[in-house]
Amino acid sequence: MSEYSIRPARTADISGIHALLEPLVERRILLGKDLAVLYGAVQEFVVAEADGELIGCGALHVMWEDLGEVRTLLVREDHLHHGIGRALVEELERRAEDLGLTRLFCLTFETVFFTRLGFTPIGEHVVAPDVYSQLLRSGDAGVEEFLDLAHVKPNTLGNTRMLKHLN
Ligand SMILES: CC(=O)SCCNC(=O)CCNC(=O)[C@H](O)C(C)(C)COP(=O)(O)OP(=O)(O)OC[C@H]1O[C@@H](n2cnc3c(N)ncnc32)[C@H](O)[C@@H]1OP(=O)(O)O
Repeated sequence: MSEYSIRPARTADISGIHALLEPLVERRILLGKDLAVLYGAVQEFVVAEADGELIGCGALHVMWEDLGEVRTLLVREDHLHHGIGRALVEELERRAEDLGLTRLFCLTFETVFFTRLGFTPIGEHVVAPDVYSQLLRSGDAGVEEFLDLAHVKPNTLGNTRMLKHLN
């Protein structure tokens, strides 16, 4: 496999991220994101690049003072199982630690992958009731999935809620 690098996303990467995301959205593995939402979240993203092509991406979304979410993580099919997913998550963890976060959430079908990275399955309540009620106002689809609201449950069927405590 050719060398790859992990770097912060730039606006010119967004249409490529959108294209990588599309087949996974169709298979209901990842949540669909409009281009306008992706451009607005560009600073959340890191990308993996090889030979000038995008081969993966992942994002860190801050939810609360101590809590963030790994989201929109994917590696292009022809580059799977070469450690790129791990490298993307490790970079997002570094960002999380720099921001002062101590807990990282994810909602995923890829439980083996996330378990190897130190995430463990969790129950429903990982924030205090007052934080829960304030998060209800976020208007963010991913946060609504985190809160397990009834209207997003069809999107999250079969996914596992996982959490990692950062050092
Ligand atoms: C929070 C979210 O965004 S959830 C959505 C997660 N993304 C998806 O489901 C999209 C589809 N899946 C993917 O794009 C990829 O499978 C990813 C991103 C989950 C993993 O990417 P990869 O680059 O293949 O992972 P990577 O090669 O870094 O694997 C890391 C480790 O997990 C292991 N692993 C990866 N996938 C699997 C698997 N399906 N079964 C068992 N072990 C696995 C690897 O052997 C490796 O172990 P090691 O580091 O101890 O050697």
